[in-house]
Amino acid sequence: MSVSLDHLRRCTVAADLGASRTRVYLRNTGLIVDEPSVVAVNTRNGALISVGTPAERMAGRTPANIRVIKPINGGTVVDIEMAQRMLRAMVGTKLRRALRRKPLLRVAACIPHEADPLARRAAYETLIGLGARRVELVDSLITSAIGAGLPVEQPEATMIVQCGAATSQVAVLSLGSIVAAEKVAMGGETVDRALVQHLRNHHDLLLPSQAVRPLHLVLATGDGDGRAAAEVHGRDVATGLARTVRIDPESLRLAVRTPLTALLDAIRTVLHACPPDLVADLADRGVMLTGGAAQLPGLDSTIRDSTGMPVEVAEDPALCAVMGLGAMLEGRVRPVGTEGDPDRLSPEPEEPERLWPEPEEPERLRPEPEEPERLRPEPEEPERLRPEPEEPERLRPPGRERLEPESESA
Ligand SMILES: Nc1ncnc2c1ncn2[C@@H]1O[C@H](COP(=O)(O)OP(=O)(O)OP(=O)(O)O)[C@@H](O)[C@H]1O
Repeated sequence: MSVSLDHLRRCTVAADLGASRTRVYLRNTGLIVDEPSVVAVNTRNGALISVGTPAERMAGRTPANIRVIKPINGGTVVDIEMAQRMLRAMVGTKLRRALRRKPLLRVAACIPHEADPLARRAAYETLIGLGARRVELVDSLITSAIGAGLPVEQPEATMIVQCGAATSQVAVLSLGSIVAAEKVAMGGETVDRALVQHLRNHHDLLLPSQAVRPLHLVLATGDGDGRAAAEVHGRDVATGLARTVRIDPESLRLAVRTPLTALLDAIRTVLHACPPDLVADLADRGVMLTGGAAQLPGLDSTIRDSTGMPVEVAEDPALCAVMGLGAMLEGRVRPVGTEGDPDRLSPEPEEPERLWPEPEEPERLRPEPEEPERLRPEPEEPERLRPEPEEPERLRPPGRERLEPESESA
């Protein structure tokens, strides 16, 4: 995927539409949105109830007439209408306030590596439908690498493992381009699902969604002999009553082994696909972990043990993609190889600028209804040009008196 850097620099907004969170960066301002990609709607009348964090809190606690929807899955917009409503609610007022002086909207958005045309079209339609005048789609592996501070433009290899919610991507980059890459259906949600499944199958315990994150910490503790066993509260599968069980961290580590093995396989595949010179570079430089799930305790040591390479977790790993794209917008980085054809999905640059949908703005742009009226000739003018209807009347003698004979004289 090649995107013209000139076109990117003309973008005002950088967006990362993630399965877990939506992040929006405004050029020269910073991050203006970092919210869960969740919408709550009333199923009776279709009204939007809330978006982001409050909507996420509703998940699993809603009555029948409220539905909690996740319009983005694995970096792909799966429900365009809901994604638009969510974005409008999240950024509408913030963007309007920020863009009061310069309300021109060109948007750059991260898109997974080698996303299929349907996924690209869905991202494009979502943003164009919101009023973006032009949309540039940029490979999220490149933006993440830039956001993590990797020297992607240098002629040396850098390896990035981007661990998202539903998917992870692994790539080796050199000279601003991707040399080899792999995508695997493993992310934070996959690990969470494996933990929930383990407790259900082996302890007959149903776990509330908010109790999964504390289990991540259990993964990183203990030495496998059961000394650091942790207590987990949940609901008994059979009785439905609250119950507490003691969990051995080693059994949890075994439970997440399958999804982690898929990730390790993807790393090996990418290394095999790389020329030996680049692999030699990686032995020194190591692997950079980005994405929210990179914070999974013990993930870095698992990759280090498996590959024998140094592994580093990026600072603010979840924000790398959007911050990297923001840096590209602001011209703070110039990766080699990103200049070239503009994204074919975008309209021509000559198109007139459009405003982010503000109900009042299009009205003001339309001509006032009185204007054409004033341009037309006044209806009285032709009347005044014609002779006054009274004038001929006055010239003629009164008809009745002239035609009637005088009866008295006859
Ligand atoms: N501190 C943490 N420890 C463990 N996991 C975490 C932590 N913070 C976030 N996560 C996990 O990271 C995932 C979200 O990562 P991220 O925000 O990068 O995903 P996304 O960009 O929304 O999704 P995707 O890239 O798949 O579209 C979630 O599954 C979440 O559980």
